Amino acid sequence: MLHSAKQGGKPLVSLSGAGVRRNGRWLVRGVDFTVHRGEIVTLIGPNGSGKSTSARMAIGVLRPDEGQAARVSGLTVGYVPQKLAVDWTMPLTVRRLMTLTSRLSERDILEALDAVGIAHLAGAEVQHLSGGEFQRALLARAIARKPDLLVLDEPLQGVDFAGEIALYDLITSIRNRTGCGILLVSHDLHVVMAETDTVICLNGHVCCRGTPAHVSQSPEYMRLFGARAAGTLAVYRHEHDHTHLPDGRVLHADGSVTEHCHPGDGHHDHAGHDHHDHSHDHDHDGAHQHEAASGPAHGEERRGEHHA
Ligand SMILES: Nc1ncnc2c1ncn2[C@@H]1O[C@H](COP(=O)(O)OP(=O)(O)OP(=O)(O)O)[C@@H](O)[C@H]1O
Repeated sequence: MLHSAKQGGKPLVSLSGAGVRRNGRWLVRGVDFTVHRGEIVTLIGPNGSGKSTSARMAIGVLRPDEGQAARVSGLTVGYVPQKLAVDWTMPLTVRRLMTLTSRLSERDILEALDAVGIAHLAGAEVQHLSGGEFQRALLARAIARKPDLLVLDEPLQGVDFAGEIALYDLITSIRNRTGCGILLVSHDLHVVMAETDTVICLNGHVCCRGTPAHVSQSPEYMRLFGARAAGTLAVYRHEHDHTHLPDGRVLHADGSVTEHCHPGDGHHDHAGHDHHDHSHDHDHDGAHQHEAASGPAHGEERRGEHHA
């Protein structure tokens, strides 16, 4: 593990003006962000907005077609991908899952499984794990490499709300214990870990960014999920000014349709605000916090993603 870089020092990874183009279309463009040691950065945005693409550029799995992706030398990355290419018809134990992509000693395996609370499942078949146990196994696999940077692409898939809180706690404790940087891709547009230092919202480019300082404190939220939940999750609310159509073109709030979107293309109300703290966009009242914290409302938020 790298010990030299400290938060505020040289970033572990940085993207500047980075974009990926495929089949004549920019999947994502003009992406700028950094992750330092000890920092938690969360990428949010609607489906297809370029979160995974940006995370993959950051760790070097994808090369940007414009702009730069830089990493400190000797960086070790622990990556939990959104999708895992595993043949589920083959028996696979948790122990074997851990060693599919890197050589690990039995001690490293057990230490990592212990850290995520599933040491007792080392010999269990992966297909028998619950959703939450499976996510923990993937997390164990990533942390067993003792990464400088932990990248979690939608780590809460298949995890219920109580499990979400437990996983967020776990991610925070890994950060606190090891000092690694964390890049999270959130499945949810509005709810992010309270410990997140920087939220970056993508919508084909960086739509806005800021700190999720306003943790939900509403009585309804507390009653539903308890004070513990309120201290763990934060609501980050804002609106987009354009939608990505299924064919890749972009529908803007003014009704115009263009091939691409870009912060400087004159169609974005918030163009030029990308580097500001969008505290004016955060929701501080309780009503939305309750809504955002309950699972089904997320889909509605996304469906309503026409954005003024
Ligand atoms: N190799 C590729 N070739 C062409 N298009 C691609 C490729 N990879 C991704 N895309 C497209 O790029 C866009 C961004 O994809 P990406 O996976 O980064 O989105 P995302 O924000 O992570 O979405 P989700 O929330 O649905 O996981 C999508 O429209 C996707 O279909």
